[in-house]
Amino acid sequence: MNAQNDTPGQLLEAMRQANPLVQCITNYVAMNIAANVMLAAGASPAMVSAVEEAGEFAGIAGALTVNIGTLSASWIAGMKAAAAAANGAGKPWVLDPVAHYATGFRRQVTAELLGLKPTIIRGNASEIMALAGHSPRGQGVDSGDPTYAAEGPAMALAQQQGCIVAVTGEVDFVTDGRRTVRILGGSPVMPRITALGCSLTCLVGAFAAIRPEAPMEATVAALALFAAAGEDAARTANGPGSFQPLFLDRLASLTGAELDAQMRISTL
Ligand SMILES: Nc1ncnc2c1ncn2[C@@H]1O[C@H](COP(=O)(O)OP(=O)(O)O)[C@@H](O)[C@H]1O
Ligand SMILES: Cc1ncsc1CCOP(=O)(O)O
Ligand SMILES: [Mg+2]
Repeated sequence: MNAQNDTPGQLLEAMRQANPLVQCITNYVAMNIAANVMLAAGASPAMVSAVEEAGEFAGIAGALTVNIGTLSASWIAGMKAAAAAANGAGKPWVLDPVAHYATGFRRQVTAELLGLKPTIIRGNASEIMALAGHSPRGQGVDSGDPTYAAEGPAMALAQQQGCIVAVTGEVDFVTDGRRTVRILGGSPVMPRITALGCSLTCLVGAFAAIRPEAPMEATVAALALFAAAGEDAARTANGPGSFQPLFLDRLASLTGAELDAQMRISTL
């Protein structure tokens, strides 16, 4: 099968079939919801971050995701060991640079992680703009910029890093520096639930694990699944609280055919 020709729905079915093991080094806020998102969608998450085992585990897992949300000194060595081991084993790895522009500590660690050449970077618009050298209007972990403002910076960052860049928000945008895709869907309630972006980063890892040769298509499939499940869950949710279980249920119940029929993706 040619991964470039697979639809997001076909990739969803293939991901569920493979049930890929994904090493998720994510923050304390995200760990529980991210693991539940992964299990609901059909992947197998493992939150393994200690330096004593992170590199070894990256050799076992199909993909690695690294998120700097609740960064402290003890996390950094594990992140670097895992990223280096993933590179050495030819496994894709995804960077989520949460609030990287907020402090000098985060900026420094993010620069070091970028040096380890992530396969995919996924962030909100403010995070991607700041990574590309633009001034963000976000605060802390929350974006204050629209996706369209981050499209040019995302393309420049993808070219500079030689990787896939995904910007999420009201509209999602994915680029390899040359090709670009926009994904519509989701719900305005999604940024009002903590760590959904972090969870999406882990899910990008699940799709990348089954299509390491096609990380752009893998990223689009993960974002399309979130967009469709989020849109559906929001239809009956009464707010952020009731949205969460409905969203997990829809991540689990959406079929590949339903995803392909519902998704709104435009290739520019
Ligand atoms: N206003 C919005 N309308 C629809 N979907 C949204 C909106 N804001 C965020 N999302 C969705 O929420 C998910 C998390 O993205 P985002 O909030 O940008 O990440 P982060 O939590 O890292 O800031 C993505 O699937 C994104 O498409
Ligand atoms: C609230 C918070 N604080 C540190 S990490 C984190 C979670 C951020 O999650 P997301 O980037 O998905 O909004
Ligand atoms: Mg985030």
